[in-house]
Amino acid sequence: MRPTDPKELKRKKGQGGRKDARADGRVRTVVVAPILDKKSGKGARGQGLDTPERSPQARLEEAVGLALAIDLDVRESGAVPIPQPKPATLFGTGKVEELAGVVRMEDAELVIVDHPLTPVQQRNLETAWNAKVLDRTGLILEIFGDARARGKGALQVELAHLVYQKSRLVRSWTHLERQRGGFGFLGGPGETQIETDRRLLSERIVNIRKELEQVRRTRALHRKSRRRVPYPAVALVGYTNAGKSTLFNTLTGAEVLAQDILFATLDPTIRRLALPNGSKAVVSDTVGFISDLPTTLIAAFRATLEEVQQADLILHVRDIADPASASQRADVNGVLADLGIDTEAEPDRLLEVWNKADLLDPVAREHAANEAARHGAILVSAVSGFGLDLLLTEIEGRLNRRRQTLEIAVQPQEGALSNWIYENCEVISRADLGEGVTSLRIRVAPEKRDRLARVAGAARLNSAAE
Ligand SMILES: Nc1nc2c(ncn2[C@@H]2O[C@H](COP(=O)(O)OP(=O)(O)OP(=O)(O)O)[C@@H](O)[C@H]2O)c(=O)[nH]1
Repeated sequence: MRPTDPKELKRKKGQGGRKDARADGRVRTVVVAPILDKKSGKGARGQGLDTPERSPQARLEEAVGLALAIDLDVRESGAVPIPQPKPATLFGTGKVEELAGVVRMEDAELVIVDHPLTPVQQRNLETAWNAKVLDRTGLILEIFGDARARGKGALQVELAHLVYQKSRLVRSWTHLERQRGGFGFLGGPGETQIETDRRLLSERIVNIRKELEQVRRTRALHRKSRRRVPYPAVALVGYTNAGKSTLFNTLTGAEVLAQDILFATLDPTIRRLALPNGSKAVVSDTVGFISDLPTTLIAAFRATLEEVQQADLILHVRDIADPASASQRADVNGVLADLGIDTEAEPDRLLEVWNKADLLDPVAREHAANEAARHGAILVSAVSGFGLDLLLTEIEGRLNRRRQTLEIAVQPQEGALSNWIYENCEVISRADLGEGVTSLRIRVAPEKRDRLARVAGAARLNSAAE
């Protein structure tokens, strides 16, 4: 799906249609990746992430890939060097005019500038190009908006979107708003509406913040109760478009946490996962990561990402068929580091899942399988099902590696002990030994084992085979 060569892409997109034809209803778009001269002191890097430098070409490809991911019709794309950023328009006057020509020629409705723009710059460029302009943050919000429609972090996305929109309500709206409705960049108020809209936005922002606080509290409560039902937690993370949701759905089927209706409704991205040898886990899907994720957006997604911080096992889903897979990996690890998760220090807690194996040719797939084995990763295809058995076995193995299987005989008068065990350990099986005595085979985490030894007496705990 992602282009490897924007020129190639441009050719493909350009084929077979007149410029003014918009039969498929997709938005004609030009993508510009400004390359700032680092000596100017304002590099093109975003805030918040310590990621390795990408080449201008790679940056452009990524921006085009993101535009395609939200189904824009990318007509033209290019990297544009900027020796000296201009406060009013970012680009110099000559460049602004040159790009206006490109926009006109392609009859583009939207220009994506893969760089942060001030509201003033955005407005001036919109006037100069007579097209809608979306900057890096705006583009990321559209991607998240897309994820939002699929139930990921809905409130957080809306909040981030509104805050961004509010800061940009000064612009002169082009004819496009009047033609199209909707939540995204092509939806918005008319000029006379600005004051009303600003007030409505502020109200909605306040309300969402309240709702989010409530969701957060509920999540925290549910995490607590989930910990009492002692299923280990698995979190899926990965670059946007890596295939997290597809894998999530394939792995879990439609198995929603039924006994947890409220939570399941509030957050459809947490489900139960049945593992091959009978153990169970809960698995959560998260919003995709993107390079140069502005720190404000990271903050907006904290509630979702808390699931990741609490997880016993983090599955890092990678699109192994994407040429940018390695730099995406570095970006994701950067976000994990921002969340305080040290991937080097806790190798057991992180498992890389190399997805989209079906897109590789047989030779590349064999090579990837060898590399995966060498790096302790699992090669899969969420679509074809390739490698999923192995993945589930590995998940179970990793989760159980830390946990010990024990047997304990519980006397009839030990109701409190029995309750504690059911609340804190996974009971694999039970056998009636007669006279009210029950033998429990349990799986217990190291931190719970010490407590159990104290409560029950260490001598009564017998190690058991899996
Ligand atoms: N060929 C192939 N396509 C896949 C595979 N897994 C996912 N996809 C496709 O990749 C695209 C992105 O998949 P998603 O599951 O939405 O990706 P995601 O990581 O959840 O994306 P975000 O929500 O943006 O973070 C979809 O078009 C999927 O159909 C796979 O194993 N093989």
